Amino acid sequence: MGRLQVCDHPLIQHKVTFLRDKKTETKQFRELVDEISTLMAYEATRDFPLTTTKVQTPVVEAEGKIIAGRMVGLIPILRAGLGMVDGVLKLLPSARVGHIGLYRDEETLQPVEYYVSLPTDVAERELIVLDPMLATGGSANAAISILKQRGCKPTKLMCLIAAPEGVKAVQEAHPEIDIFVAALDSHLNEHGYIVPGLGDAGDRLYGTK
Ligand SMILES: O=P(O)(O)OC[C@H]1O[C@H](OP(=O)(O)OP(=O)(O)O)[C@H](O)[C@@H]1O
Ligand SMILES: O=c1cc[nH]c(=O)[nH]1
Ligand SMILES: [Mg+2]
Repeated sequence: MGRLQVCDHPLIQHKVTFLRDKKTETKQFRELVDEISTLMAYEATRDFPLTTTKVQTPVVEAEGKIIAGRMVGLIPILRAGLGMVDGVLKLLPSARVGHIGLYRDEETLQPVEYYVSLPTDVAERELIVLDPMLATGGSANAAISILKQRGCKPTKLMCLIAAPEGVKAVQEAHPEIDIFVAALDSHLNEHGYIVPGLGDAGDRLYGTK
């Protein structure tokens, strides 16, 4: 079973509170998503293996550690996942980015696929799926399945806000995936929205409602 890690660093908790606030406007919302994503990337990369190298300091030759050639791919689920990309790229600047477009049918809550574009070497990369919201888990599960069908190795899912229902759904469908969240909320309401949540992440990021 993959891990569930709630990234509850005080800075993340502080920023999540402002993210939830309905008075937070689009510009600040976008900045907060970006900042929280960077802070979460720090946690999500903690298991990256290191190798030893030599470095010449102004004083002596010393031994140092560097990341052992990790090839990473970031897979945002459109639209809202796009808001997380730049924040993660700040720490992983050589990661490649692939896009999976899904929207959730408002009636059935089922994900509908409308776009897939992946880097050519995606199957050789360690993939991190990005989506701010994990509600029923339908969208995350669909994105992970799309990647697996193409021979890829998604290993991590990074979300800002998750409902227990979504975490359970991903753990059941894809037990090898490690899930990183900034907050684990109470439940889903009758419309499939996370409570307390933050509303519709895509609409708040792009000012579409
Ligand atoms: O876990 P689920 O029940 O599948 O819900 C979560 C999905 O819903 C939202 O996307 P939405 O359908 O609103 O699309 P958008 O990002 O274009 O707004 C969100 O960004 C997730 O992708
Ligand atoms: O609360 C929710 C649930 C799904 N998608 C969102 O953007 N918010
Ligand atoms: Mg949306």
